[in-house]
Amino acid sequence: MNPASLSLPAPAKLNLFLHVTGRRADGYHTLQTLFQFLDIADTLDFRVREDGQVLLRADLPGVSMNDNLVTRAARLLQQHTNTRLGADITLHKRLPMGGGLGGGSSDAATTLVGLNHLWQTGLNGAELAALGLQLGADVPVFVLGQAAWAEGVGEQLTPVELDEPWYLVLVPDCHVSTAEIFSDQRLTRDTQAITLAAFREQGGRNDCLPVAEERYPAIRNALILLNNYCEAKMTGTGSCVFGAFPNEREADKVRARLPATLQSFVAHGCNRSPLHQMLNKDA
Ligand SMILES: C[C@@](CO)(OP(=O)(O)O)[C@H](O)COP(=O)(O)OP(=O)(O)OC[C@H]1O[C@@H](n2ccc(N)nc2=O)[C@H](O)[C@@H]1O
Ligand SMILES: Nc1ncnc2c1ncn2[C@@H]1O[C@H](COP(=O)(O)OP(=O)(O)O)[C@@H](O)[C@H]1O
Repeated sequence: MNPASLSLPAPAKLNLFLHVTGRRADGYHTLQTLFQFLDIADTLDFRVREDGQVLLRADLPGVSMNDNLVTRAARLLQQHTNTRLGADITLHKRLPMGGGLGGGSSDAATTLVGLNHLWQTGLNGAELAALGLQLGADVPVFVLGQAAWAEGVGEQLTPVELDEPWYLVLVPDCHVSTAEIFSDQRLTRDTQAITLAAFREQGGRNDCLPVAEERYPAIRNALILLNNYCEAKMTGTGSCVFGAFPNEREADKVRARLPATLQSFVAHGCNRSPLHQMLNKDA
């Protein structure tokens, strides 16, 4: 029998590099990026309601229930499938907001995947990803649940197998809005497209970094600090800065040397999203 309730993770992502290759007529930027998941996540609890209402309990400063990507994802799935069911949803937020870790997009993806299961609405992964794209460019990769090479605005996804290092992630004390970075005049938008093979050989950079560190000294300081120990990178449009380590111990050792005032965490990189790991375990 189908369950009436579910509790599922909404993990973070990292952009291991991010090239901006152009701008479309609708203003969205074309990108090349590599997504990998982290084993740190928000948690979402879902319970089916028979009366069709979608009610969210979440404590997010500055985000109303109706604006929350969780509510918007649930209502979008409802409309698309004409289901008469609703849900009580509780969001336990752990991922920093505006940090380039994709928490909001991941919450939306977990809602689409979780409610599609609970409501038995029967959409396949491609249909859920297409719905998710209406909510944000990052949602499809969380629906897919596999580390991926991404093009287009992030929705053309090719699954990849990558090393799974441990990451030390610094969380500078600033909130970066994606739109603000993409609308900055100084952003370079003409990086030549590369292949995955070329990236594996030469690596890549984050084209949003010069703009983000110019606007936010806290990001620049975090990069300078982490560069003392490893190659420091920035995820997405910022603010979080990360470095890779061969094991948890090495990452923890560096973390212990950071100033106590700087928020940070250590997490394991994973090619399979913790959401999909959990769903497959229960299958
Ligand atoms: C840049 C990336 C890389 O992973 O990450 P974040 O740093 O936001 O996590 C994403 O593509 C972000 O995806 P997401 O956070 O879902 O962005 P959206 O809500 O779709 O877009 C917010 C705004 O950013 C701009 N935008 C976004 C994506 C894109 N490819 N080109 C853009 O120009 C648009 O102005 C858009 O209105
Ligand atoms: N469930 C949600 N979690 C986080 N942010 C959300 C959520 N719903 C809406 N938002 C809005 O989306 C913005 C971007 O959030 P987030 O995904 O955490 O950052 P980023 O795009 O940098 O990874 C937030 O500042 C907030 O205004």
